[in-house]
Amino acid sequence: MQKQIKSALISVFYKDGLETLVPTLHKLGITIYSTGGTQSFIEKLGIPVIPVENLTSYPSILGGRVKTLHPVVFGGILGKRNDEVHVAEMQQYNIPEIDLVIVDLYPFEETVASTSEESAIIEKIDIGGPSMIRAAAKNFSSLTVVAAKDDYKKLEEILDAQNGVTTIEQRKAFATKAFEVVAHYDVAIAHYFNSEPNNEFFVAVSNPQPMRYGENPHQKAHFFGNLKSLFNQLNGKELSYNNLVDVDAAVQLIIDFKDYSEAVFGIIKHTNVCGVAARNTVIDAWQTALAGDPESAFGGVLVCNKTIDAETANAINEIFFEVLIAPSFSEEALAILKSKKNRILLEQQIFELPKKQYKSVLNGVLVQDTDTFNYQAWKEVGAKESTEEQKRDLSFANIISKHLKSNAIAIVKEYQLVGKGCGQTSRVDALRQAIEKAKQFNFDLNNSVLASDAFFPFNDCIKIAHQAGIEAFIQPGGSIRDKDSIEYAVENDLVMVLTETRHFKH
Ligand SMILES: NC(=O)c1ncn([C@@H]2O[C@H](COP(=O)(O)O)[C@@H](O)[C@H]2O)c1NC=O
Repeated sequence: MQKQIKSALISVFYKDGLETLVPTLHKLGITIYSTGGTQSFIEKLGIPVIPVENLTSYPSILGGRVKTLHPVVFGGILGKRNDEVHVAEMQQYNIPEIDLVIVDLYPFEETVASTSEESAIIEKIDIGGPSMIRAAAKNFSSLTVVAAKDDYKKLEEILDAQNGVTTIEQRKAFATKAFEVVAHYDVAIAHYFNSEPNNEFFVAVSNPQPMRYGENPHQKAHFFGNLKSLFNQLNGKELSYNNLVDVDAAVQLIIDFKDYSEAVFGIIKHTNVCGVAARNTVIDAWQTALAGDPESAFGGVLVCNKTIDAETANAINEIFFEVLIAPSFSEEALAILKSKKNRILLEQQIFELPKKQYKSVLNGVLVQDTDTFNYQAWKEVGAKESTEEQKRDLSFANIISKHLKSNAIAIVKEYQLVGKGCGQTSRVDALRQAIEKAKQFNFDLNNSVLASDAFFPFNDCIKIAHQAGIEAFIQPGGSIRDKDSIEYAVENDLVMVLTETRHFKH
């Protein structure tokens, strides 16, 4: 729905930017209403402007605390243009339609930063401005709202290009921004009144759930989120902070295997994968994943992409674990697993990861796109092309390396994680750890494959791995010394795949 702008109400704290915007409005024949200071500024530009007092029949009172807060102003903003009753009432009370609202709020945050005088800060809590912004944004089907100076240019371009007309999509986009502006403004005010560190976060996100404690018993903790939409909890105690962190890692892992027709079982400890296997049956996948590192699995978080059956439930029942996540459980399996009342059983209902990931650092929050894909290239640069079996294991290992803390190395043989090194400060150490792990459980590394979450800076890793029996490698590449590792692979009849996709996890 297109709307021709015929009238505008402008009330801005900082006047700069109006010198180009207001002439554009005037050129388009738009009637301009304005509050005191803004009105003087516009008059100085030589452009006709009607004082808002002419609409309200009141002067600005109480030191400016009340100037636009009046039914004629809010009626002109909120009245529905396509509602007969609204239109009739607007006529009855002489309320003019306002088609455009431009507001720049009192600079609350700037004032807090520049003074500690409470009365000065309180005066900079804008009341009329946010009210007009909210009202205009609510009625975006009829009018346009500009709630930030950095949007003047955008408005000017639209009005110029469309001869004073705005589309519903454009008005909705301005309204979206307007609600964000007032939300941010109110969060800043709430934070000022309760200056606990990170209080902004608490007021900005709804429904904080207190947890028993954080990573350790002496740390208080909250969870902001809605688990009910992700899981159906079938058994067990309330999820702890550490449980949630590991459940997150487990779900991220299993979602990466969503294209696998085989049963995949993963075992997570402290966010790292310590066992994972793909097999034709769920019981086989479980037993093979566990065999990869039976020692670390104790107290872990387990995840599977298939229904848990009774046979698997009986096998799992033999070990101590914290959480088991699966898309479904057979009735018999559930009865077996519920034998321990604290054991957490989650029926998974989330099969796509959220698009963004958040992490707190210092006094801020980092936001990044979720690492949703596994590799963007598959370049065979070794002595020979990988066989079908190697391709299968290489891509399996590549996914696992993505779910280990950097520096990470995953060694896989026949769809089973047989050795992993993670969280190491050097890649060689991660590799040594992975080989040691494999030896600890007597895996023969001949014909195994290796994935590295980031490039090999030197050819030392490939040499050590080759000596241990590993014959195929997958890594992103991108080191200035890539050729050293590639040359070694070529000279020693090894397979090497470059993915051009790094998977750091810090
Ligand atoms: N109280 C009111 O009715 C009211 N209406 C608009 N304002 C604010 O007054 C400022 C503009 O005032 P002036 O045009 O007088 O400089 C804007 O920042 C606007 O957000 C108000 N001020 C505070 O709430």
